Amino acid sequence: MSSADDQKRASGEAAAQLVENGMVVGLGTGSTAAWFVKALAARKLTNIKGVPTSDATAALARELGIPLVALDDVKTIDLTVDGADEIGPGLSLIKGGGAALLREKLVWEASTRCVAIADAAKRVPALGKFPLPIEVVRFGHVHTGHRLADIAAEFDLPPPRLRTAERGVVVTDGGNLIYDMASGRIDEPAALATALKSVTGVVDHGLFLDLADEALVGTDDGVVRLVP
Ligand SMILES: O=C(CO)[C@H](O)[C@H](O)COP(=O)(O)O
Repeated sequence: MSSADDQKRASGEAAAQLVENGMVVGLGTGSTAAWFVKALAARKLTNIKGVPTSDATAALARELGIPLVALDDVKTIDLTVDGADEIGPGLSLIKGGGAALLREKLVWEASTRCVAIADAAKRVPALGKFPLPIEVVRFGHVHTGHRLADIAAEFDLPPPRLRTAERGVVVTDGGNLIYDMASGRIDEPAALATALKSVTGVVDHGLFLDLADEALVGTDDGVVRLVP
């Protein structure tokens, strides 16, 4: 049986084969995306440019010699490859476990083709086992948290919790905070996405709906390609 890390690596390596010379490539964030970045660098393609979705990915890409450009320096991105916390029906995704969801979504939305890469455990029959990350501005975030709790109650979900780590409150690359909404099961992701975006203090959330064009999932039997 292959380990989760073997599967992540295999999916990242398969995705690196999709990149062609001259492409502008969105570089995702997380351990699976890091395998993709490493495999991409190893191909030594000339004339590619990477658009990183986080400071961590930018640092890795720089170290490996992948030339980088800012999102605003390109018109479109040819291909974005990124990890996912959950892959649900129709390639609906939860992302943001690595707190990079805002830059990730901006890069995905600017891309012609988006490929999610993951290990097999990320596939779920319904989204929600993984807590849904919600990025909020710092100012008044406690009040925003109350609004989020109201929305959660409407969807029969428990109140979201401010994300903390060993060093205290987690702050995103953009200087925002993350609330995680643990649910068990999100029955109406589109309705929840709309409700969350209606809250003034919410910058964005980790529901990536209708964004993935395909997924490459590492399994015990090799990499499986999924389409919506
Ligand atoms: O959305 C993300 C970061 O914000 C990651 O892509 C997601 O958390 C998956 O991470 P990993 O590949 O390490 O399992």
